[in-house]
Amino acid sequence: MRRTPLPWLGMLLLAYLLVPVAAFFVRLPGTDWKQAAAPGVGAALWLSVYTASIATLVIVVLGIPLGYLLARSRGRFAHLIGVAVQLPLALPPLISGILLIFVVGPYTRLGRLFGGGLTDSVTGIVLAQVFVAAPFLVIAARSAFAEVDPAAEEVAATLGHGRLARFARVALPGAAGGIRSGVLLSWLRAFGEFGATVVLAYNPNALPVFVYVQFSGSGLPGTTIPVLLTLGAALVVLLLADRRPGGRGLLRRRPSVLPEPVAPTAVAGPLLELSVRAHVGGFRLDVDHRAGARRLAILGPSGAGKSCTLRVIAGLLTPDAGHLRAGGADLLGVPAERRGIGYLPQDSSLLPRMRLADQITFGVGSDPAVAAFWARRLGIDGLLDRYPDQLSGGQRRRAAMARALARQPRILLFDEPFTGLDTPVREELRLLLRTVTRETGLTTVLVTHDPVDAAMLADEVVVMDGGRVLQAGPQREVFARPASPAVARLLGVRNLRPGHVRDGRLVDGDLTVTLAAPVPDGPATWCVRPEDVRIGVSPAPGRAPATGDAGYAGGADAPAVGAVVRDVIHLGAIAEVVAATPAGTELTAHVPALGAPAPGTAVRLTVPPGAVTTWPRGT
Ligand SMILES: Nc1ncnc2c1ncn2[C@@H]1O[C@H](COP(=O)(O)OP(=O)(O)OP(=O)(O)O)[C@@H](O)[C@H]1O
Repeated sequence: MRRTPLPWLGMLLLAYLLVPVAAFFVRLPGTDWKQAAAPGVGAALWLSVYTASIATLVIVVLGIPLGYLLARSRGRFAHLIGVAVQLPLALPPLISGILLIFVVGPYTRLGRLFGGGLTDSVTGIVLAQVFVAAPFLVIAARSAFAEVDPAAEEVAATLGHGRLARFARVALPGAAGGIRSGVLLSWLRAFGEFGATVVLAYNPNALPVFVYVQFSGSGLPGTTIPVLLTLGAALVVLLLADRRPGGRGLLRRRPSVLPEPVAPTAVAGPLLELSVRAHVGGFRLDVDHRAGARRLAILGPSGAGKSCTLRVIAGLLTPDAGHLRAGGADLLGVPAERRGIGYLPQDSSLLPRMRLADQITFGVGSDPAVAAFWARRLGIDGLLDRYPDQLSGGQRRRAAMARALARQPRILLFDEPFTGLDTPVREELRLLLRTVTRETGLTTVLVTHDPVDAAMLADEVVVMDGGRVLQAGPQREVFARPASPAVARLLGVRNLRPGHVRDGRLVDGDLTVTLAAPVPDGPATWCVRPEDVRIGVSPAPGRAPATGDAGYAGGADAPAVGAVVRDVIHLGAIAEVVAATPAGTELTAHVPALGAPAPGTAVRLTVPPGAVTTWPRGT
């Protein structure tokens, strides 16, 4: 490896930082302790510890909420406040002291109100310390709160926790490590504060002022003990501040026990009626749907507005106008914590420092016996003592589900519940969810971009794009008759092709299908599902069969067209066969895997008229 000067440069600075401390300790054995023990050092040390502790207490009470607000606020104003909070760090402490004189000095209103007691007093020392030390905690708290996933607080809201409880039980524990460092550093800064203190409160002497007075009077010997004490305090505080957070306590905790499982009382979820308009940033949501079934899926591409719709239902996004009814009762005026709606966001948002047993009983009004029922039903009852980072992705989803179900909600919302899971886990969880949603009678709304999820977990489908509903209705109907090519595309319909309708017949290259119902002439988009395309091997392999040779593959009702197999994809029991006609019309057909033709085989394709859907081009 080529040598670079970088380590040497770094080492030089490190030496410059440490050598003065080392030099102090080298000289320490030769200290004349009689001369060093200047009278008043104990009182000065006590005063500094005392005032720094009071100042830190004030900073904690006011600075943690400010750090939280800054972490959760957006926009220019919040940014400006964030910069302003750091001002005391940028100013020389002497200047900070002078600025404080303008507010608490003896001739100001405040100063007169307190009879001049805000300067040259213990209060003055505390005021100076708060001013210079507060930014350390506010900055640390803001960064620590910014690391706490806001989705965890939102979920806590849907679990019945009000604002203060969310702050105390979700945000504060999540940010505890960073806040602890901020508190310790603030204390240290307050303890060592000199510049602002000499201006605002020269008397009585806190330790740094005492050291200065000693140094001015008798030189270095009188400073030995204060320096020693200050170095000791700094070392202890820095070591405490650097301790890694996230420890789970030295004491072994007792195993979690839940009561005997009790099945929840059966409920019939309400039917939802949604008509809302909302703005989220520059995005406009305009959704209308009156559900005719309890199990609903919202399907659409990324950015369609699916999650926003779900958040409106959960009470986490307030629309500009409209209404939201559940079984006739209006929900829009009800805050999230009182809607009684279970909400599972894209990630499971479990709380990092909580064991599974506590997670699933975290909701307000959760019934531990019902939580135990769901833990068993969802197969996580053996993991009650685990923390979220000791669970797999699938187990975390199950835990989040049990947590929501333990409150016995009547409505349960799932936002992409299978994202990021391996295929077998996904399949297993999907089947479990299908069983649970069918047996509970709950109203469920599933957000997904996967048509298979919608087919398995919903009786009714709402297809969305661009913040609007493109089509809604019973799942089978929507899948069988997409209202437009866009919907067909979102439903994953294969064989979506351009064609032409002429005299009641669809023409696409050399494929002609007589349509079952009359359709206006003109350019069209058409589709047929792969499972409806029939395929048969040509009687004379290698010879391109004649177009329109009726009846070979599909029976007498539909004409067949010759084609050659381009590709075959085996998907377990079925195979996907891609075949193209001589004119280039390419269709995909699903056939039993056993007996699927090999690539290059000449085949005949039949498209039954009843299986074709057409739309005038441009819809
Ligand atoms: N907090 C926000 N601020 C600004 N824009 C937002 C915010 N949340 C969502 N959006 C925008 O609203 C639109 C819809 O977002 P939404 O999360 O509802 O989409 P989605 O259909 O759920 O997509 P995905 O499947 O990717 O989650 C997107 O364009 C997104 O960028």
